[in-house]
Amino acid sequence: MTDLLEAQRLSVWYGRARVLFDIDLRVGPGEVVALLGRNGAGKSTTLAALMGLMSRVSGDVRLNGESISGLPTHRIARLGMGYVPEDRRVFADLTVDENLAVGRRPPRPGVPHWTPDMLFALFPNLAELRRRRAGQMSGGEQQMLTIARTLMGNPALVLLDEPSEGLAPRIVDQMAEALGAMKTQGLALLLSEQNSRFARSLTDRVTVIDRGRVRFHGTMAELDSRSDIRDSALCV
Ligand SMILES: Nc1ncnc2c1ncn2[C@@H]1O[C@H](COP(=O)(O)OP(=O)(O)OP(=O)(O)O)[C@@H](O)[C@H]1O
Repeated sequence: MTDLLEAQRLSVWYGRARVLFDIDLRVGPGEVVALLGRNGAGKSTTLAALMGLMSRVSGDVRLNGESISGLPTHRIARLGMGYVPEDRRVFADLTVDENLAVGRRPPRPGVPHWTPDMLFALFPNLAELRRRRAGQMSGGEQQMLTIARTLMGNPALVLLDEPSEGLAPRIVDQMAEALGAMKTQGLALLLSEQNSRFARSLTDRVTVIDRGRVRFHGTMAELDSRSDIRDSALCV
C-alpha cells in the first residue's frame, strides 16, 4: 500500500547551519506515528519542513505518492496535510465558532468529514465557549481550538508539534483522548514529543531523532526494549 506521507533524505539548513541530516519518515493511512527526541533534536524543524515552511531543504517528500517537495504551504494544506504548530494559532479577536468557520474546507474523499458538532464532541470544553473570543481562552483551550480549526479543513494527515507541551495534567489526558478519537475516525497523525509517555497507547510506530539524525524506527514495544536509545536520545 502507498504510504500517505513519505519523506526521504530530508535535510534542512538554517542559513549555513545544517540541522537535519537525511531524515527518512513515513506515515501510513490512518496511522499514528510519534516523532520523539530531546529539546533541540530537530522535531519542529522536521514538521515545518514537511509542511513547506523551511526555505533551505533537500530530499523528497511525497503525500499520497505525489511529490510535494518545494510546494508552498497553502498548496500542501489543500492536498490534505494539516499542521498544528507548538505556538497556538488562533484568531484572538474571533469567537470559537468564527475560528472554526475560517478553517472550513470542502469534504475530501476517503478521509473524515468534520462538522462543528463532531468537534465539540471531541473537545467538550470548546462547546461551552462557542461565543467566547479565542484570545480570552486558556492556553489549553486555544490548543484544542487550533486542532479543531485544522480538522475543519478535513485533512488526511495532521502534523502536531508537541501537543501536550505546557498543558495542565487534566488537559493532557483530554488531549490524548481527543487524539485517540481522531485516530478512530481514520485520521493519520504525526506528532512530535520529547518523551514517549504522552499518546503512547495510540502510537503505531515511533521515529526517534537525535541532533538532526534518525536513531530509531520501530514500534513502542521495540523502543521499550532499547534502553540505549531511551538513555541517549530521549528525556525519560
Ligand atoms: N530559527 C533558527 N535559526 C537557527 N537555528 C535554529 C532555528 N530554529 C531552530 N534552530 C536549531 O535547529 C535545531 C533543531 O531545532 P528544533 O526546534 O527543530 O528542535 P526540536 O526537537 O523541535 O526542539 P524543541 O523541543 O525545543 O522544539 C536546534 O539545534 C536549534 O537550535
